[in-house]
Parts: sequence; structure tokens; C-alpha cells
Amino acid sequence: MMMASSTIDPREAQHFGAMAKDWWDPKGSSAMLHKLNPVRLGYIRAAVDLHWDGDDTSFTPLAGKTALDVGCGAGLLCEPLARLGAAVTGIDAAAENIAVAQAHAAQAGLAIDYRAVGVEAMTGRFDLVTSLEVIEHVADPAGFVRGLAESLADGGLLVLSTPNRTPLSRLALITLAEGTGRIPRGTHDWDKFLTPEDLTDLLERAGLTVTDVQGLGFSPATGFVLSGSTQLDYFVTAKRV
Ligand SMILES: C[S@@+](CC[C@H](N)C(=O)[O-])C[C@H]1O[C@@H](n2cnc3c(N)ncnc32)[C@H](O)[C@@H]1O
Ligand SMILES: [Mg+2]
Repeated sequence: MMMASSTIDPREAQHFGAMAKDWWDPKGSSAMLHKLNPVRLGYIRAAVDLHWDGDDTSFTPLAGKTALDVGCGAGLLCEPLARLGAAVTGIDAAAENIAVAQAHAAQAGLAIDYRAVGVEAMTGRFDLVTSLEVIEHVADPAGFVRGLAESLADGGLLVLSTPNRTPLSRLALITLAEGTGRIPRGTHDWDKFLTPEDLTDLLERAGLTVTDVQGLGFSPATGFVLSGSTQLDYFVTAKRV
């Protein structure tokens, strides 16, 4: 049997681990992720209701479902997924993030299974697999996507988000956001960004079918919104063929 190589780039784990302490501060180093949370929860909720033909008025559409959030940071997505009823596992490359995530969930009274491992170390299969704003930071995107696919139960749903590789994403995320310190400097390597076509190709090679691609846009007036344009950042949902 071939050993799965790690998808974790140690420099990335160190970079994000150093941000752990103020991860839950809406004005801290992860402020951008806090701002993203409402729109992406809306996207995930709609994808979940569509995939499982759910009741969009239910408070717990994920009751009875298992969820794996890969690259969970200190748990900004895991906690709402748990409140929506899922039995949540969150994994991250940075042990510091996992420690903060565990402490925060305990305070909130949420039972979330947090582990400092890469996706290649997971053995179980999950109904919902999410990985938001992570793949642009991994060492081996193809291996990472294979790991996500292997963690997805038959009949399951995978949701990803990531910046596109465009002049706009370079300007907005690196020149402006990192240039002004709104996102910590050195967070992104534009050359590692994937286009929707690149990501679709990786997902298909891992045996999945893409069922939706939706842009995530930003304007000073509205903040982050779902958008017809994928130029800045985008969501992808996929399922097993
Ligand atoms: C930009 S943050 C996104 C955090 C979270 N998904 C969110 O959107 O709120 C990227 C996270 O991915 C983690 N990470 C980077 N490479 C990873 C890998 N190969 N496997 C698991 N986590 C990884 C980092 O430690 C960091 O916490
Ligand atoms: Mg990023």
C-alpha cells in the first residue's frame, strides 16, 4: 500500500498557528473570515437543503448527519454546523488553532471533535465535508482533494471555497488586503490559487461531480455577497458520481 504523503505545508501551519490567539476576535487577524461567515453559511444551508431535500425552515437541517470541516482554524464554521445539528469533526494543520477551537467550543457547550491532523490521516466517512479558504494553502492540492473525496460518504455533499487565480484576486487579496494589513502579510501565494476549472478538474479526477459553482463577491457597500462572478473567490459543491 502506498503511504499518503502529507498535504500540510509546515510553513502554512506555523503562519496560521501564530494567528490562533485572536482568531475569535471579529477585529483580529481572522477578521476577513468573520466577515465571510454569514454569506457562506447561507450558501452551505441552501446547498444542504437542496442536496437532502430538506425543510428550509428547520433550525437543525443537519440533525443526524456527520460533518468534517478540513482546515477548520479555530472553529468559525464548525460551531454553526454543530448548531445546525451535525455531529462535527474539525481538523487543522495548526495545533494552536485546534487548542483554541477546543476551548471555545467547550465554553459554548458544543461537543465538537477537534484534531490536529491532515485530511490524509482521517479514516471515517462523513455526510458533509467542508473546506473553506484552505486549498490555496496546502502542499499537494491533488492529494488534498483525493483526501476530501475519500472522507465523503456515499450520498454525501462536499463544499469548498477558495480565491480564483485572476488579476482581481491579486489586487484585492494581496495588493490591497495584505498591503494594508487587513489580512496578515504573507498569507497568500497567488501562484497557488486555483481557477474553478483547475478545481473542477481535481474533483473529477478524484471521482466527484461538481454540482454548483457560485461566485463570492465583495463591494464596499454590501460587503461579501454571493455573486454571478467567480473572479474574486468562489464556492464549489460536489458529490460522488
Ligand atoms: C484561511 S484559514 C481558513 C480557516 C477556516 N476554514 C475558515 O474559513 O474559517 C486556513 C486554515 O487551513 C489550515 N491548513 C492549511 N493547510 C492545511 C492542510 N494541508 N490541512 C489542514 N489544514 C490546513 C490552516 O492552519 C488554517 O487554519
Ligand atoms: Mg486564503
